[in-house]
Amino acid sequence: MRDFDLVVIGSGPAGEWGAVQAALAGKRVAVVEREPVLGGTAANTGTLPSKTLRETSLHLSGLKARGLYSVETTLRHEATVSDFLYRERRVKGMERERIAHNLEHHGIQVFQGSGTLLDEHTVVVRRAGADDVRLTGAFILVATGSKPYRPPLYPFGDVRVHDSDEVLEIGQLPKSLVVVGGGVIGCEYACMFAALGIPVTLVEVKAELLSFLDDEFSALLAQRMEALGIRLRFGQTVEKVDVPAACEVPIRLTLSSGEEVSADQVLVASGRSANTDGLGLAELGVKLGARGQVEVGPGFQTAVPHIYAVGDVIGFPALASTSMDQARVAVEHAFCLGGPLSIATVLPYGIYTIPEVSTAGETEEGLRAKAIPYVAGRARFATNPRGQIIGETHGLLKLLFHRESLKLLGVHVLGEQASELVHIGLVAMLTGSTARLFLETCFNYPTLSEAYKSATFDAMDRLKRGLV
Ligand SMILES: Cc1cc2nc3c(=O)[nH]c(=O)nc-3n(C[C@H](O)[C@H](O)[C@H](O)COP(=O)(O)OP(=O)(O)OC[C@H]3O[C@@H](n4cnc5c(N)ncnc54)[C@H](O)[C@@H]3O)c2cc1C
Ligand SMILES: NC(=O)c1ccc[n+]([C@@H]2O[C@H](COP(=O)([O-])OP(=O)(O)OC[C@H]3O[C@@H](n4cnc5c(N)ncnc54)[C@H](O)[C@@H]3O)[C@@H](O)[C@H]2O)c1
Repeated sequence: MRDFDLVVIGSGPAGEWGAVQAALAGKRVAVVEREPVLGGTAANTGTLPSKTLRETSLHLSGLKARGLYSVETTLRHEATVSDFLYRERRVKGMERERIAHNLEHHGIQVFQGSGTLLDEHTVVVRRAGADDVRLTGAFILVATGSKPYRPPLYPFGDVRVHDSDEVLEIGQLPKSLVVVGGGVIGCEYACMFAALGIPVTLVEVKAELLSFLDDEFSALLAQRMEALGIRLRFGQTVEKVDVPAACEVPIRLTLSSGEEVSADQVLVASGRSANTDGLGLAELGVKLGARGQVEVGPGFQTAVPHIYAVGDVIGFPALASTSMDQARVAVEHAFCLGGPLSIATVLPYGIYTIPEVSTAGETEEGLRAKAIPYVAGRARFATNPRGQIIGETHGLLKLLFHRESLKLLGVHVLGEQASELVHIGLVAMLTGSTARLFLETCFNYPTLSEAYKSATFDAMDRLKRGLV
């Protein structure tokens, strides 16, 4: 008999929830984690730290109060790096404890060390200063996550040049910052630092931010980021970086347009690579993509049938939310537990910029490309009573309905609570609901959620007037 029914490599959201799902089904489970702390990118270097820093920067900057009380647009007080990082460290610590408790509660054995597959059923755990441990499992779940991609142009050893992991270890808040990459990480950090009053320039090679967003929302976000003071440079890359040894001399970056930008510090956020180096997967016949991502088939099974892979290590969409769900499905598939064998057909995206943006389902551009007839309805937070009370004047909710069946096809939100509000539309889409749901639902008043009803009225009005 093998030591375990399931050996999980990695303790991020994918590893944790895959392990728990299997343990709940009565399986014997081990988790191997190479770091001395549990929780992966989500708990330690990515999701939770960055979301906590966002709240900290909003708090320290007094940004939320500015519109409401006509407060001057200056910081409440000069933020120090320890002000900035204080809550982030607390939240991180609490999340690590929660995960340790969750695994222990479900009787899951944790092995600290770096896992490598020796054969299809054996993982060797290598530990600094201790003997290797060999674990055998009927199934292996690879949940080793990803790391920041480091373009060779940048001298990452320098204290003023960061990737998104190192930015959590900064010794001093930047006096000015260049962010390379207008993806989710670049946009979120650019907003946080700009909210603290730090001059930020963001360089993005594409012609827009976050190209997966509905165009209207990508443009609206760019407008709001500019209003926050961020200088956006689209369609450009950095061609040359000069980082003087003396920290008081600014870093000089030459853009592809020839423009020269100087900054105190640089944050590079131009994508991520899968953590598959040294795992031994390719040797066993598991296929890997260009940035090391594991190729999987239905049920997240690799080319080796009892090896599964989930989360960032398989690439897009690479979110904490989707990683956990993929793990649930992989465990269902491996042990034939009788549950669904694929994750939900519509997934939400929450982007914690300032303001937040969230989206689920189709964009207008996507519907046009597929020649699906639709009608859009909009509700602006400026005319929503709750929006007025909280001073949220730039928020927007847009709903996209099928023009004939009136089924909800897409929901897009920008503004306060966007990543929460999107769930109403998400559930409506997953249950195949139509405009009637929002017309006939009694919403609390005054709430931002009530914007669903206003946006639906707007769509119905546009239909009636033939404005589609
Ligand atoms: C700055 C930032 C902000 C983010 N914000 C959000 C957000 O707001 N919402 C959201 O949904 N997602 C967000 N994400 C993405 C999210 O963090 C990841 O999608 C998620 O952490 C992936 O989970 P995972 O379990 O696949 O991998 P990870 O969380 O990366 O965990 C993998 C674990 O495997 C371990 N490991 C690797 N190799 C080995 C080995 N050989 N042996 C043993 N252990 C190993 C690692 O040490 C790590 O602990 C963000 C990411 C970043 C970087
Ligand atoms: N709120 C969230 O859900 C959240 C937050 C942060 C990160 N994440 C996840 O983390 C992952 C990585 O995020 P990311 O932002 O690093 O990668 P990304 O791939 O999402 O974005 C990278 C951006 O950098 C640009 N770029 C690439 N090379 C460039 C260059 N040389 N010069 C200028 N621009 C360049 C790309 O065009 C792209 O827009 C994503 O998968 C994302 O889903 C999610």
